[in-house]
Amino acid sequence: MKTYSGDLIGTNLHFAIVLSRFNNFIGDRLLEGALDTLHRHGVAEDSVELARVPGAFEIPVVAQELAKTGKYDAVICLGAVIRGATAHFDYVAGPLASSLASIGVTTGVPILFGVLTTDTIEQAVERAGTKAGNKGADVALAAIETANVLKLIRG
Ligand SMILES: Nc1c(NC[C@H](O)[C@H](O)[C@H](O)CO)[nH]c(=O)[nH]c1=O
Ligand SMILES: CC(=O)[C@@H](O)COP(=O)(O)O
Repeated sequence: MKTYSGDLIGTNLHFAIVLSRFNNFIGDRLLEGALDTLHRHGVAEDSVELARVPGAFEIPVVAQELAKTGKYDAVICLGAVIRGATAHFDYVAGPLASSLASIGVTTGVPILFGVLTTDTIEQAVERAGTKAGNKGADVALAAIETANVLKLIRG
């Protein structure tokens, strides 16, 4: 049975990262994890470009524009949406995932969802390089694999 399976070699791949500044004490750790993973898998320093946005709510519009350039094999979105005292969390986190998924399907460019959506700061810290790993590193690896499987399919 013919199977398309992307490897984890990032040589010759190009990525854009969209990073929200909100909760940047977490976001910066996710960025570190993503960059470390990309470069350790062969992605060149000058093959990664970064766009910073104020908050997670602004990620989709920027991710879409980056994807539409056709310059990137994938767009990695990073940030941390941490629940507060109001329903605002639901209005930020809720549409974010569906918006990013839609951009990926519409543009044909993988949009990786590396935005933490947590109830507590502790949960975010655990997923930004401590006992629950680093979500930025996780999605960077997923970006390499997805980019490579698409290259196989598209020939
Ligand atoms: N509360 C968080 C936000 N809120 C800000 C929004 O993302 C947006 O920038 C604002 O509503 C203006 O449009 N953003 C995060 O990334 N994380 C949060 O926890
Ligand atoms: C995710 C948010 O928007 C949230 O952190 C904002 O906090 P609050 O609900 O207390 O205004």
